[in-house]
Amino acid sequence: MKIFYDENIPYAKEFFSDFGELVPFAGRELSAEQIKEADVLLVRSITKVNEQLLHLNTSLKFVGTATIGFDHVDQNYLKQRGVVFTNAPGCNAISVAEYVLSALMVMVERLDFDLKTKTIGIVGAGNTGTRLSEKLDAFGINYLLCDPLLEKAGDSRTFSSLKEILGCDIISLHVPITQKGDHRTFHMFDDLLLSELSNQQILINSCRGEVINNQALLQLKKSQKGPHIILDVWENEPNVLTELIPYCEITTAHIAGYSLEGKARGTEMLYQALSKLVNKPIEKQLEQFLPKAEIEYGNQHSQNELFSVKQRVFDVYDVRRDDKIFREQLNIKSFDYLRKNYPVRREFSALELSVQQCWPDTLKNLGFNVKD
Ligand SMILES: NC(=O)c1ccc[n+]([C@@H]2O[C@H](COP(=O)([O-])OP(=O)(O)OC[C@H]3O[C@@H](n4cnc5c(N)ncnc54)[C@H](O)[C@@H]3O)[C@@H](O)[C@H]2O)c1
Ligand SMILES: O=C(O)[C@H](O)[C@H](O)COP(=O)(O)O
Repeated sequence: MKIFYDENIPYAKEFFSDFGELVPFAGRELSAEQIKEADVLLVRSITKVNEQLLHLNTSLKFVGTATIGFDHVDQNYLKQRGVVFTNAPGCNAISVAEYVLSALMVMVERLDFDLKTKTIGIVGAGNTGTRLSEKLDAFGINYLLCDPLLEKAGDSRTFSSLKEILGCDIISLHVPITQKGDHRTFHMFDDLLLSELSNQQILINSCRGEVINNQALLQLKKSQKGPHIILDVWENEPNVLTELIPYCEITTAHIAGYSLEGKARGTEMLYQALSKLVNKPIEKQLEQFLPKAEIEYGNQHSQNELFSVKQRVFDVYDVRRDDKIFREQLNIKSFDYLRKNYPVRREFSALELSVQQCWPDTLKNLGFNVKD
């Protein structure tokens, strides 16, 4: 079996070497000629999987994307060809939720407000929106959920309208990109909707760049209006609207989901799906490959819950590291380079904390590994 895999899929060799011959490729450069003999294709979001890529191939049986999003895959075409397809739902949802939490802590420091007095509007209550809401619950922060599709499907949670979300202090976007239908998300935040937001609000986009009209956002910010902006994702990646960067509080290179655990979970999910397809027993698990985390644990403790949690969050992940890299290096290195060479980042669960430390229950509920 010939398995072609994106070179940016971690632990691909460890998981797939028993299946056959492994051939790595650069995600944006893959050609139809190159993969004409592939039996299995493992991609990330930057490879467009469609007829144009696959028309020379007659042997393909399985396509997997080690990502949550699958807007880069023409599923109808794969179905017609009888090729099995899977994505990795939820693989990096914790990572995205921790990115948002870290960004919120930065904004707490910068704007000096009490997070517990704020309400966060979560648009899209699927895997990432839900993980975020769980962390907000753990910390006692108010939030509203907006997801008309889940609401219609009978999800038992309480939902709010987009209009209600627009009144929240902080808005965090967690929807897939969709081009049509009643709930399409392409340019969901267009000039009209953006102009309804005040300069007291914070808007966070860590889902897909095209959910916000970036040009409209730039014009609004240029006129010194609009909310504080945190952008991990951009329209037209990798060619981002660099003019927008100085108007944002935090900017990163589509890495919200790039914790080591998040990326590696994606690989593990594809391994499980392929094993099932070829009737191979599941013999490998992610934990075998993940290194022990080397996280320097700060010694600031406080009876103040917000202060304590902020320190522990920054011990594991301070999004300012990635914002700095992005601002300083985007002109020198490419967007894709910054993503491919992303420094190791772990999830809260990688930090072992003693129960003796302040606010152990809050930290445990937030996902830290609190040992009795
Ligand atoms: N920045 C990153 O690194 C990163 C990481 C993971 C996922 N993502 C992106 O985030 C998206 C969401 O991820 P997920 O795992 O939560 O996906 P998901 O499919 O589990 O959840 C998405 C939710 O959005 C809802 N939705 C769709 N249209 C909506 C609308 N108009 N208004 C409100 N809700 C709507 C859906 O009903 C669904 O419940 C992914 O599709 C992917 O594009 C980005
Ligand atoms: O959809 C996803 O899972 C995320 O956007 C993910 O972080 C994409 O990563 P990429 O495939 O672009 O490396």
